[in-house]
Amino acid sequence: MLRTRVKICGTTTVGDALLAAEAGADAVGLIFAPGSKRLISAVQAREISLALGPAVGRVGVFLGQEIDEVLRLAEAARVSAVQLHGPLSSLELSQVAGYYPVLRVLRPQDLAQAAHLAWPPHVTPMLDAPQPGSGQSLDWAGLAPQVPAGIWLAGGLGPLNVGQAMRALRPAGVDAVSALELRPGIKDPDALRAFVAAVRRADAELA
Ligand SMILES: O=C(O)c1ccccc1N[C@@H]1O[C@H](COP(=O)(O)O)[C@@H](O)[C@H]1O
Repeated sequence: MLRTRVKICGTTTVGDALLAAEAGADAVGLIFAPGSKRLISAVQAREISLALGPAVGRVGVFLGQEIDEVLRLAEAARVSAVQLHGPLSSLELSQVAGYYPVLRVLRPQDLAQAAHLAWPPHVTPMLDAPQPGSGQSLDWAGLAPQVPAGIWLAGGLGPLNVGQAMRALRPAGVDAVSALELRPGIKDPDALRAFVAAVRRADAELA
């Protein structure tokens, strides 16, 4: 059966990371983007990475940062993958992908141009809303003709709409933050568990 990967982003505490793991998440997101309401230090992130053990992914999230900074923070935090938002040359993308698997974030307006790109090895595209972490959702059905197979999906996903998004786009992975919080950086355990359960229900339905 198809098993859509689930990433719980904006995790800032060991307790919330373990909650995500226990709920069945495949990965947590650790946000290093300057100005984010869920910003975490490399030291806090490393604590989470070590506490999660070997089986749960830790994705470092970056926006518009220099490659040297991305690699330095990723190493210090012991992440297992990175997620890159913002402008980036194909050379820079390949450089980072030489060290970490990359989720390369595209906005809806990038899809047409991205259709002509050959992704470097170890890069997976991810579709997100223009303002990452804002809880804004996308017109999934309208975007479907432009969305390549194997893409990951973010943008306003939560327990109540992730099934609809999965039916429209069949993403390989889904990612959420705003809809799973009590307040920025602090998870709502009920919403988090309901999100993972909704993904698994949709997987079973789409099998
Ligand atoms: O959440 C943030 O603060 C953030 C800041 C900078 C880059 C990415 C950020 N989060 C990413 O936003 C999407 C989904 O957010 P939402 O569910 O719509 O609130 C996800 O990819 C996060 O990794």
